[in-house]
Amino acid sequence: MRNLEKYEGVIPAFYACLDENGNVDENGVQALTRYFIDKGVKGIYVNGSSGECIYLTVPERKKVLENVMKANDGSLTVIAHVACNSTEESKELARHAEALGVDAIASIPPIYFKLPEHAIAKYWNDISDAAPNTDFIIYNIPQLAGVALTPGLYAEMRKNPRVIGVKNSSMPVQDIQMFCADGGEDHIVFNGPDEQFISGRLMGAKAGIGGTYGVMPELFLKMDECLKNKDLETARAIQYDVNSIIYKMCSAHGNMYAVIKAILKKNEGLELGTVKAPLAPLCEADMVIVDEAADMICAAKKKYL
Ligand SMILES: CC(=O)N[C@H](C=O)[C@@H](O)[C@H](O)[C@H](O)CO
Ligand SMILES: CC(=O)C(=O)O
Repeated sequence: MRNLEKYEGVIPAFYACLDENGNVDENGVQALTRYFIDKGVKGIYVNGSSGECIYLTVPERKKVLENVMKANDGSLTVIAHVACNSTEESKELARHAEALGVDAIASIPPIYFKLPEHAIAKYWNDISDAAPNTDFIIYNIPQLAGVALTPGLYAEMRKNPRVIGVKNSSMPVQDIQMFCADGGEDHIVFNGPDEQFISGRLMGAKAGIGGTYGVMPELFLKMDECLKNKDLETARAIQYDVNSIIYKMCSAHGNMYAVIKAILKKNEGLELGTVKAPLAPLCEADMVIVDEAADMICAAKKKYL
């Protein structure tokens, strides 16, 4: 039986840290890594959706991971998302991630063409073969990727002993039950949608990986603690407040990650720049939303911590 304890708990998605010219900023990456160490989260998920992976070049993604690994003192479990649409580039990132000593790599399916399952399995296994000593996590996000992980494809993938589980970002929490049942004790399921963190956990996800954890890690850690103590009422109250914060952050003209980075600057003094084109940066009017969301986060922390 595998020991998957290092993956259990709260795993924020890491953000693309940029300088004023929109290039990956080594200092920003290292500062954000130290911030997560200080907050006491279990690990980080680097270069995923929230890391704007789809809009970063291969060298930029390498630079992010290299600086994460430089700043990590070993206390954070590191999962590197390595998928690009091309198998070759994904393999290059997988090799690079293994050489840097990450705990696991993860991958979405190939996007745009709706490929048959045998082609998706081949893509994932080719990537995994490029990091033969590293755990592999399947990233299921059908609403964005255009294809869903089916029980049949998951069964096929579990023939690869490096596959340790699924990061499930589909909206039905029921899917989490299905992947937990299919994978059994030797595999792990990560909750994807932050808006249903507690529901996913109750359905069997032993961990969560999320795009909004980073702007309010304390609130997710507190929900995690409430779940452990079976204090479901408080867990639900926090979840409701967290969801109001997420809706607020999604209401700007600019992209949610631009809002998040502006909040991290205001609340935590982190300089992470804006977002990569074609994601929209903030406009002047968005600053009201940034201020409101930042205040909501402070208020919720005061209420529950
Ligand atoms: C679709 C998407 O990006 N999902 C992320 C990962 O599962 C979530 O963490 C969201 O960022 C979060 O739930 C906010 O909507
Ligand atoms: C969890 C998430 O949002 C990501 O893939 O970065």
